[in-house]
Amino acid sequence: MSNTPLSSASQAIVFYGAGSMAEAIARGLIASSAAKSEQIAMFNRSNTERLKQLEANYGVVTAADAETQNELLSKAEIIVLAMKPKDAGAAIRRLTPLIQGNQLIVSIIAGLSIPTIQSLLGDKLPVARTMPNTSSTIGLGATGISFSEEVTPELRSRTLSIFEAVGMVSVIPEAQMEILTGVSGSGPAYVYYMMEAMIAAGIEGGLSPEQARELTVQTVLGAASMMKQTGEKPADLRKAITSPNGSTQAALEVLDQYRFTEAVKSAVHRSASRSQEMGAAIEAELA
Ligand SMILES: NC(=O)C1=CN([C@@H]2O[C@H](COP(=O)(O)OP(=O)(O)OC[C@H]3O[C@@H](n4cnc5c(N)ncnc54)[C@H](OP(=O)(O)O)[C@@H]3O)[C@@H](O)[C@H]2O)C=CC1
Ligand SMILES: O=C(O)[C@@H]1CCC=N1
Repeated sequence: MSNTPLSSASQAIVFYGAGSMAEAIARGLIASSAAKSEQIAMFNRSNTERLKQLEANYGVVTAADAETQNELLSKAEIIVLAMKPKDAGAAIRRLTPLIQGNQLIVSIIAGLSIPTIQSLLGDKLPVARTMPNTSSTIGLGATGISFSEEVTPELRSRTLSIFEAVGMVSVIPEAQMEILTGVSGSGPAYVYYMMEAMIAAGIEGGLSPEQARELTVQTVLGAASMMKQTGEKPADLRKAITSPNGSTQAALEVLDQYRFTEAVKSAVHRSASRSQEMGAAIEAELA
């Protein structure tokens, strides 16, 4: 692992958890020059091979031993909580004695609330609760952020610059974080699910797998770009495709028979309520 002397290179941003979201954000930070690789540190629980890979690919600092990890956490300016909700309780317990009182805690953990973080790590600690999505990997993420009142304007703009490096950001009240999770945190999965079905139907109808994939990708990319570039309502764009008594109308009637709108809306709301449940489980574990 990295031999960077910590006393001379206090890492500005420490990712506590080195999984796919931590990698996506770190990569975006480096690519956009929002942070230098030597200002970014990350570690995980046990996967040292992955740490070596992250170091080789991005030049970030990593740490495999507990002592160095603790030193990284206590010296960090910004600590990003980037483990799965089921692992958050144990990780936060370990972090509690390492908090110096002036670090910014940035959580990307679904459901974990600002009051829960503050009750464990310090009532007056600045906290940013965020919900990014996987499209951050290619700089097209959508991230919701809520700040605790202790976050200074300078720390706010630091946090914004982290997530703006990987896409667009929406600052929202914390009460809206669950529904944002349902819309944009989980959202890419619903789109992929629909794409899987479109590709399967295309193949059933005789397209090659490559053709079906390419046509589906271009269709979703084009539809999203049309909406973004024209600023038109999706309903109007849909109506422009739907010729009276044509094939699109026939297709949409089938979707209506399967209660498409109700299914998607219920899915978004279920993601939101599941996020709340995961937050409550972390809170119960730490109580
Ligand atoms: N994936 C997504 O679409 C999104 C995920 N999120 C949130 O991001 C968080 C991370 O998700 P994701 O990146 O997908 O998860 P991953 O499973 O890819 O990564 C989790 C990381 O956390 C590490 N970890 C777990 N426990 C500890 C611990 N005690 N100490 C140090 N490291 C630990 C794991 O290490 P090891 O491998 O060694 O166990 C691993 O590196 C989740 O809370 C999720 O809710 C938010 C938005 C979107
Ligand atoms: O499924 C999850 O719990 C996380 C949160 C949003 C996307 N992935």
